[in-house]
Amino acid sequence: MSHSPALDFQHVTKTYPAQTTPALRDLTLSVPRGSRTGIIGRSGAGKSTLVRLISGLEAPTSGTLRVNGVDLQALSGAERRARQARTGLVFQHFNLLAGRTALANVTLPLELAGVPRAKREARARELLAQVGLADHAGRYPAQLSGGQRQRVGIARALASDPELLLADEATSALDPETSAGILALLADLQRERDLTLVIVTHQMDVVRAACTHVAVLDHGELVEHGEARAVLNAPQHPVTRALLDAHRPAVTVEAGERLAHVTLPDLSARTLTALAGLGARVVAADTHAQGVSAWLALPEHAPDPTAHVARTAALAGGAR
Ligand SMILES: Nc1ncnc2c1ncn2[C@@H]1O[C@H](COP(=O)(O)OP(=O)(O)OP(=O)(O)O)[C@@H](O)[C@H]1O
Repeated sequence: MSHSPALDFQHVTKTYPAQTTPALRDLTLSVPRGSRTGIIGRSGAGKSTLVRLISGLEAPTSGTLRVNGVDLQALSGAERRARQARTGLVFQHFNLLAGRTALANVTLPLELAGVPRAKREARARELLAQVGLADHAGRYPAQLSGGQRQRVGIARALASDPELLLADEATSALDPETSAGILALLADLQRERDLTLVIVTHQMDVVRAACTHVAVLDHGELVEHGEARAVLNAPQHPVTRALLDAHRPAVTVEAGERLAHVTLPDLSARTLTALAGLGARVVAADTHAQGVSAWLALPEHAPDPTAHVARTAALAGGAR
């Protein structure tokens, strides 16, 4: 069982009562343990339905879903609730209780699990420190910024020591800078705790900033999936391309040029010189934990710019 995927969907179909069209159709998908997987799709693609299935709030109409090797539907009510607690949920609108302090919001799941007060408070303080809020334990949600509220939400999701952290549009309500901080925090926590992170989003930027793998849904069907880098660099499905194009910068390229999205190691003079050697220029760039996400304008038939930058760096390294 230890080698089973974090999520194993086998021909999962979900049709809501009184509906004729399934919200998810014949979904077969495996999410590797220890991955940071983005599940992306446009409105109505079936993302929320997927979240409800993973968190056990809904059951598949047909097919099976195993979460860390366990089919929730095969369990009794009490066993299922115990398993559900092993999935931490992070919500778009944080879902904090307004009348409780940050600390009391984080202790809540531990309280429900019957953990004694002193122990749960110590644990909650530890978690608040991990999300950078050691000094905010006594504040109420109204006294926190959006990003801080989401950090409390993340600390609460970690309280029951989950194997899987499921973030549902966790950064959609935040400005770009705050979002970047939250995504970096989620990625760090995933690495430190060796858990599986599933990020449900409609924004390709989120996948680019934080994910190792991606699955693209459209109209309830899986249309493309794989390692994030491969899918982002060479999207195969028109829906994936459309999601990528949503972030295409509004610049006009010259005749004989095209726009391309690349991930660069940095924006150093060496990188820029290597790009210039191809006739490529950076028209938009965004720095994040895994490098620089950049849009280039480059000659129509220029070779692969990322390979060229890597080769130039290797040559410079060899000459040192
Ligand atoms: N409780 C429900 N009862 C009936 N139909 C539903 C229910 N929830 C969702 N649907 C339908 O299932 C389909 C998928 O919806 P879902 O909410 O999963 O998509 P989504 O990708 O999360 O969309 P959004 O990004 O807009 O929230 C839609 O056609 C929707 O109308």
